[in-house]
Amino acid sequence: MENRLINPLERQDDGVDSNIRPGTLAEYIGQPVVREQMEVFIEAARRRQEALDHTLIFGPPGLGKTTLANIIAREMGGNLRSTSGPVLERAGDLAAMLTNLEEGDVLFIDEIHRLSPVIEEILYPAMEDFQLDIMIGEGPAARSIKLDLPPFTLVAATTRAGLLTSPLRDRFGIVQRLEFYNIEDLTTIVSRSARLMNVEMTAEGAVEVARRSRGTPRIANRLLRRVRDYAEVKSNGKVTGDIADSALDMLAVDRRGLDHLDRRYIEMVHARFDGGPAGVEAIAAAMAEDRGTLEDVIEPYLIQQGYVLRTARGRVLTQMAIDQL
Ligand SMILES: Nc1ncnc2c1ncn2[C@@H]1O[C@H](COP(=O)(O)OP(=O)(O)OP(=O)(O)O)[C@@H](O)[C@H]1O
Ligand SMILES: [Mg+2]
Repeated sequence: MENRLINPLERQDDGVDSNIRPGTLAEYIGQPVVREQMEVFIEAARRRQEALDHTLIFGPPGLGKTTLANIIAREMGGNLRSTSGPVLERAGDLAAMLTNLEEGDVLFIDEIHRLSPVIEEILYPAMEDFQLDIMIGEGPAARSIKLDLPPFTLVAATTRAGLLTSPLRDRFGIVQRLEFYNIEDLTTIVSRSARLMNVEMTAEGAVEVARRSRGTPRIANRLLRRVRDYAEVKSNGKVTGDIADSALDMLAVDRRGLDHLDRRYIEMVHARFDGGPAGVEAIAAAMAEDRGTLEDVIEPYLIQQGYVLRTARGRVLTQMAIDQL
């Protein structure tokens, strides 16, 4: 059964999250490589008083892509204008956004892999030469107009980097890949969120929540809220290791933080393919999921955690995965 508590794709409570979402690079926990690089690139651009190079951020859901885009805008001192691939339907939609930009602004396009080819064509000269080049009107009355745009930074996010066309990809000067968070970093995130939410929590309580969060800050914060409810109702509000443990058991959160897709994947490869090797296409077909979701959302965590191996002949379950069943 689907447990939405641990579904990284479920963004519903990101809204209530605004006061715990980190606002500066210094508050952005984990991702040491990304943080160090962005510190340098941002500082350099600032000193030259130039717009930061266009930046592509990719990685599984809930790891902090939107958060990082917000931080970039803030650290660069520009406004953030947000939109997303599927929202930009017509050329005019993008043109309106571009012409509203001021120097140093960040245009954030989420789900950039879902951009239509027409929009993508408009983006190329905008990214490369800060030029807007569009056709207005139709038929004989149509004319093309060219406008200069102020220097801006395009920050784009995607869970599906493999779906980007190479001309688009090549136009990003900076490409950052977000990784799953280790328990230590997640523990820091949970403790910080607890502090900001005025939740009294022991170190053991934070570790317990971190451990079951599928390497994902979004899940960690969501579990923290539910554990807080439990501590308030069943105890004195203080989240200890024991309280967190009982709360998460009551909520039926998997002890290793696997979600239902992870478990279905493991069960499927075990039952239908005898533990593998199995081709990714065949597994996707058996699960009735698309291959991209498997490769970009489900498998990265299972591989990183050592449940699945990616071999030349296909995916293979490890003993650890079989022990899970
Ligand atoms: N490095 C971090 N340190 C602390 N908290 C973080 C960090 N990254 C993300 N978070 C928390 O996790 C939540 C989810 O992050 P965010 O919305 O940026 O994920 P996303 O990668 O954009 O996900 P999606 O692919 O669904 O758009 C944020 O609201 C924030 O509170
Ligand atoms: Mg996002």
